[in-house]
Amino acid sequence: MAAVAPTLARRIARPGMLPLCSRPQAWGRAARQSPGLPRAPSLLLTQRRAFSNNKILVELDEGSGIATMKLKSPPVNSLSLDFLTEFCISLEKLENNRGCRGVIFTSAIPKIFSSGLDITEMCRKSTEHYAEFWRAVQEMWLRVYGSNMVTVAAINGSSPAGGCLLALSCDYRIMAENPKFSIGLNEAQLGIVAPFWFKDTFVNVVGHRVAERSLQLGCLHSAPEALRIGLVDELVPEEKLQDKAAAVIAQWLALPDHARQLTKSMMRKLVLDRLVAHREEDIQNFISFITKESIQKSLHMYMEMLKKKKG
Ligand SMILES: CC/C=C\C/C=C\CCCC/C=C/C(=O)SCCNC(=O)CCNC(=O)[C@H](O)C(C)(C)COP(=O)(O)OP(=O)(O)OC[C@H]1O[C@@H](n2cnc3c(N)ncnc32)[C@H](O)[C@@H]1OP(=O)(O)O
Repeated sequence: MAAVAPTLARRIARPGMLPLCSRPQAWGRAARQSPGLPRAPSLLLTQRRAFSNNKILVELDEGSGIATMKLKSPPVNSLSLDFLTEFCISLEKLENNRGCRGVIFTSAIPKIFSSGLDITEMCRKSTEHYAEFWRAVQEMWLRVYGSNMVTVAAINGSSPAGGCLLALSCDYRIMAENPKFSIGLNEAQLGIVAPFWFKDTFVNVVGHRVAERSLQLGCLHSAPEALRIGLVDELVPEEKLQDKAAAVIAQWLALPDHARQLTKSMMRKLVLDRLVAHREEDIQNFISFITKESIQKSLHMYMEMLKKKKG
């Protein structure tokens, strides 16, 4: 982890300090640059700027204003505390860059978009650690779901639980049309429960009935099924995924920013405000839940099952 990251991890975690997400985001923030005419990003002769940390590669095409955040944390892009901290730092840099108007989230790891929350962060750790970890999970969601930028998930691999949440938090989801790739909020299969803001985000995408059934059964949906239930917006061949994502963002950016941003804020505000108002309570709920012996046993058995499947 880069030297700066532990400090930022503490900054996200320390209850006395302003969390990163206390800055106004999709609600109450000035509009970004005027969009001008829609332009195909690939036709532009523009400069690309790249920066990276240990776990995320970021490339910004300054002509189109579209950035790509590539998740690169082998073996499976699990969302550890370090990963989440670096993710939020990278996203904040883009949010603060007025030239950046859209972000594509994708993976640099073949066949895996993200394996979700890092289960080891939830096993036999201290209360302080659980609080820090859960605050970082909240921060990721608040930042992505509340972003003023156009966000597209280019899902080039499997994406269970927290990985699915990241995709669900975007404005649009495009998945590689490989039936072996799956996506869903499978928490129930681990013997744990998706918190209310995971559930709300899911309901807002697929509707109540589909979400209820899928959550109760802890379903992981194959790519074609994910399209059928509206969990993803379209499937494309894997080699076309990045171009398609850039084309979709360009289309969304053709609209006046203020109108799109205010509409996004109107659609998402209730759900965002609910977590912002109950953030500390949500952390305490997480701690009470995760420290139960029965839950620790379930997680342990699940990790053992993953290992057995391998060997
Ligand atoms: C009332 C309620 C109140 C409050 C709420 C309270 C609490 C709970 C909320 C918690 C919400 C949780 C959200 C989550 O995201 S939980 C994580 C769910 N993720 C999964 O189920 C995915 C598990 N992994 C897989 O299915 C496969 O690994 C995957 C991603 C399909 C890749 O398969 P493959 O390529 O074959 O790779 P391996 O399985 O061999 O894995 C390689 C290596 O990685 C380890 N690993 C995989 N996933 C995770 C993970 N999520 N966290 C940590 N480690 C992971 C795996 O064990 C292997 O390790 P090894 O050491 O054996 O190499």
